[in-house]
Amino acid sequence: MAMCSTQLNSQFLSFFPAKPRFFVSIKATSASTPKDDDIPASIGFLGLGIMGTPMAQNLIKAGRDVTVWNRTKSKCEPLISLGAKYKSSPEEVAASCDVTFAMLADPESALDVACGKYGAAKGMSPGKGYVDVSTVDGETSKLICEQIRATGAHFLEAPVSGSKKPAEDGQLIFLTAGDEVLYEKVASLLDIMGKSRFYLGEVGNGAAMKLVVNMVMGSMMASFSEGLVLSEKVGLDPSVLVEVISQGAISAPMYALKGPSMVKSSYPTAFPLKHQQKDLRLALGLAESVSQPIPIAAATNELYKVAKSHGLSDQDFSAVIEALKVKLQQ
Ligand SMILES: NC(=O)C1=CN([C@@H]2O[C@H](COP(=O)(O)OP(=O)(O)OC[C@H]3O[C@@H](n4cnc5c(N)ncnc54)[C@H](OP(=O)(O)O)[C@@H]3O)[C@@H](O)[C@H]2O)C=CC1
Ligand SMILES: O=CC(=O)O
Repeated sequence: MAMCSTQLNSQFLSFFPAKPRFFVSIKATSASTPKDDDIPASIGFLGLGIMGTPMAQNLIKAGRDVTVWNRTKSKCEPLISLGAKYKSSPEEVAASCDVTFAMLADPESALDVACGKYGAAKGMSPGKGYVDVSTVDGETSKLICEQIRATGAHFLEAPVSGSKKPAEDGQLIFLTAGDEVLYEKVASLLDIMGKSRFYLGEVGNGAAMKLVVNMVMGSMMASFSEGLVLSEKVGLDPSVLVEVISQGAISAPMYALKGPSMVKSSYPTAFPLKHQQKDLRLALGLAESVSQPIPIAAATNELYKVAKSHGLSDQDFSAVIEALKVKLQQ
């Protein structure tokens, strides 16, 4: 039903009209877009890596008042050139902004930037909001939420589906959960950075949705990689396999996008392999928490670990194919 409604391109979809538990909004909604007065005037952005940089850039280009911080300060320079302000700690950013976004590498860095010594929580107070768009596990998200809410501020987890190019194009998919009042308040900002946003209820649900999606993505990429190396080993042209797959029922934008460069053993980084392995590891933890077997994801995780051990952590996650080539040579 949800998909049908989305395909009908409703402006605002509520699956449980009487008592909404989760809903999806497509860009440029009217029903959930706050009045101008409610839109945060000043926005903080912590974490300017592959994703954070274009996301913050889009906010600046849309005319928003943005203050940035990044552990490696040099990555702030291009944004400062575009008009961003700079503060020297997450605490100072949070103290000077109405709403602060964070796009960090993993649970450890997300926790440290939010709750560490000069962390964002120290700068939070009633009326402010913290939106964590990093991919972390639900437990980490709940810990951050507790610390933020303890200051009287609101918290929203909002991991994103979509990679470097969707981030540049403002086409991300936000998987949000937490304080609905904050979700409403930042809706227009999410719409600058993304093409759709899901509100999924309690903190942990956004993280869980993101981990499930990336578990599927990691396995799809591993399976595709096996297909490419096997086709070549039996004398087929892997480029033709990419074309055959693109025309059939298992076609996927990801295969069409990554396939041609994988055939050339080229892996320009959009989604670092180390982050895909982190997401598989976290998905395994999620499955463990409810005693759900996910054997394909478990095997896939091992393959990404092999790829990491071969120095491919910072390559694109499609470089996982190299782990299969290494095995074949042994
Ligand atoms: N790339 C992608 O396609 C997508 C990524 N994601 C998720 O988004 C998040 C960010 O990804 P991405 O931008 O690609 O990652 P990057 O590795 O490019 O950037 C990571 C960011 O985290 C910061 N960071 C890392 N460790 C610490 C620390 N200990 N303390 C403070 N800051 C730290 C880095 O700072 P510094 O510059 O100093 O290293 C950098 O700003 C990850 O959770 C990832 O899984 C989600 C969707 C797509
Ligand atoms: O997390 C990665 C993505 O492409 O989404």
